[in-house]
Amino acid sequence: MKVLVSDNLGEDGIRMFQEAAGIDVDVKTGLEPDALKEIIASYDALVIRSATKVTKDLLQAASKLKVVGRAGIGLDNVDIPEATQRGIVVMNTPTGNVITTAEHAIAMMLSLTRNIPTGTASLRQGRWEKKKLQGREIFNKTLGVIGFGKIGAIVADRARGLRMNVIIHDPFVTPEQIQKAGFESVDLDGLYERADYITVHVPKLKNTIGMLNKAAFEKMKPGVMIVNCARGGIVDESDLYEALESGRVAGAALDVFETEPPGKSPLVEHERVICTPHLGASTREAQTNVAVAVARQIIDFLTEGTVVNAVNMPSVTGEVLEKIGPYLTLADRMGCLQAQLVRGPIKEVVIEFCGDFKGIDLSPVSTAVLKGILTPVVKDDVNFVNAHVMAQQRGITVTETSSAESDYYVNQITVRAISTEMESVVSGTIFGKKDPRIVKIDKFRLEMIPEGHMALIQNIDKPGSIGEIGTTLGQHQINIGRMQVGQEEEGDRNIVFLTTDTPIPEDVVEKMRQLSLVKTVTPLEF
Ligand SMILES: NC(=O)c1ccc[n+]([C@@H]2O[C@H](COP(=O)([O-])OP(=O)(O)OC[C@H]3O[C@@H](n4cnc5c(N)ncnc54)[C@H](O)[C@@H]3O)[C@@H](O)[C@H]2O)c1
Ligand SMILES: O=C(O)CC[C@@H](O)C(=O)O
Repeated sequence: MKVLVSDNLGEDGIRMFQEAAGIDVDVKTGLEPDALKEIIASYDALVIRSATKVTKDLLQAASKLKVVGRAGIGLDNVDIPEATQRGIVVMNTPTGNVITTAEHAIAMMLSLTRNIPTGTASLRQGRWEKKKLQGREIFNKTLGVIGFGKIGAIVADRARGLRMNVIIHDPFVTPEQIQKAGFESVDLDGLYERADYITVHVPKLKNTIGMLNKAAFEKMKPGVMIVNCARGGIVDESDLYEALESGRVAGAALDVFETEPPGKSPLVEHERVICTPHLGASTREAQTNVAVAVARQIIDFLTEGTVVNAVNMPSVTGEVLEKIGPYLTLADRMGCLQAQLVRGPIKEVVIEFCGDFKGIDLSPVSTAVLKGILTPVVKDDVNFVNAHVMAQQRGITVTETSSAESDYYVNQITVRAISTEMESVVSGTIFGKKDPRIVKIDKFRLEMIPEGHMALIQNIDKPGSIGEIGTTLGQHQINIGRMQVGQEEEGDRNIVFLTTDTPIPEDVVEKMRQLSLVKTVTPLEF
C-alpha cells in the first residue's frame, strides 16, 4: 500500500507510516496541482492538511485512491461529494487540536487587551510608549462566546479561570446543557449588548458567513474587542475595519482571514488589530496529536479496513454499503432537511422505519439521520462514528422504532424532530433502486428530490399564488429548475418546493415573504 503525504505532517505520524508493515510512504509537500495529479494514480492513501486541494479533477486521476486523511478538522479543501461518489473514504481528526486552538483564542484576547504585539513592535523601533499602550483588565469583564462546541467550551472554561463572566450563545445547544456546564445561555442580541470581549467558535456555514457584520457591530457595546480564531469570513472584514475606524470596536485579534494569506490589507495593518497566520492549531502538541491520529486511522484502514472519523461513510463492507448506500443518502438528506426546518435547539429525534427493509442494516441509517441533522450545525466535525455521542452531548435523545406496515410505499423512513419550540415530521423513501425522495412534510404529501438550492414555501391554495412566486424570482433572474407542489391532507394550504439554479438571496426571500398568498418561505441547501 502506498501513502502520499502532500502537506507538512508531524514527524511522529510520518514515523508511524515508515514503521507500519506493508506500507510505503512518500512525503512530497508543496506540489503544484498538475504535478500532484501526475503522480496520484499510484497511491492508495493521501494525507493532507489545508494546503493540498483535493478537487474533482485530482480525484478523477486518483484511480487507486481509497482514503484521504486530514490531519486537523477543516475539510473545506476536499470535494467530499466527488470522493463519496468514487467510494473514497474521507477522514479527519476532530479532537487533536481543540485545546491548542482554545488556548490561542485566550492568548489573542490577552495580547490584544494588553497591547503586547504593539508594545513589542514599538520597543523594537526604539520607543517607550507606556501611556499610549495602557491596557484593560479582563477580571470581572464579560466574555461572549459564540459557539459552544469543542473549542468554545474550552475557551469558556479557561476564561472562567481568569475570573471573567462568561456568557454563551449557541442556538443548537439547549440552555440546560450550557447551564449544566456552569454558564449563562443568552440570545445573540443579549450577548452583543453585554459582552466586553466577543470570541467566535462556530463553523463556517452559509448562515455564519458575515455573522459579525455592520448590523452586529452596531448592537455591540462601544469599545468591545473581537477575537476570531475560527474561520475567515465569519467576521466581515470590511465591516470590522469600519467599526474599528468609528471606534465602536476597540480592537480585534484575528487568526483567520477571508483569503489566506490576506496579503497587505488595511485591516491587517490597522493599529488596533493583532494577527497570526492561522496558527490556532500550530503547537507541537496539537500537530503531534493530529499527525499520530491520522496515521493510526489510515494504517488501520489500509491494513484492517477499520473506518474511524470518516465524514462520508460508516464502518461497513463494500457489499453492505452497496445495499444501504441509497438509504444513507436519504437519511442524511432527511436529517439535513430537519436541521433547516426546525426552529430552536432539537431535544428529541424519533426515527421510524416502516415496511420492508429486508437485508438492510438500519443502524448506520439512523446514524446518517443524526449526521444530517448535525452537519449544518457543526460541519466537518460530525461523522458516522461520533454522531450519536455528539447528539447525546447536545442533550438530544434518539429513539428508533420499526414496524412491518407502511401506508403508501414499500418502505418509508419518518424522522420526527422535536425542539424547544416545535415538532417537525418528515418522511422519505427510495424511488427505483437509489433515488431518494421526501414524500411527506408534516401534513403535506409530495415527491421532492432533496438536492441543490431549494426553497420551501407554504401558501394559500388559490389561483395566482404560484404565479406570483415565479414572477418574483423571474424579476431577480433566478431560474426555477424544478417545482413540486404538495397539498395539505385537509385544509386550504399548499406547500411548494422550488429548486433553483442559484441560491435565492436573502432580500429576494424577504420579498417572497411579503407576497399576499405566501405564508412562509424557508430557503434550503443540500
Ligand atoms: N484557527 C485554527 O487553527 C482552528 C483550529 C481548529 C478549529 N478551528 C475552527 O474553530 C471553529 C470551532 O471548532 P470546534 O471544533 O469547536 O467546532 P464544533 O463543531 O465542536 O463546535 C461548533 C459550535 O458552533 C455552534 N454553532 C453553529 N452555528 C451557530 C450559530 N449560527 N450561532 C452560534 N453557534 C453556532 C454549533 O452548535 C457547535 O456547538 C470552527 O470554525 C473550526 O473550523 C480553527
Ligand atoms: O492544519 C492547520 O494548521 C489548520 C488547522 C485548523 O484550521 C483545522 O481545521 O484543523
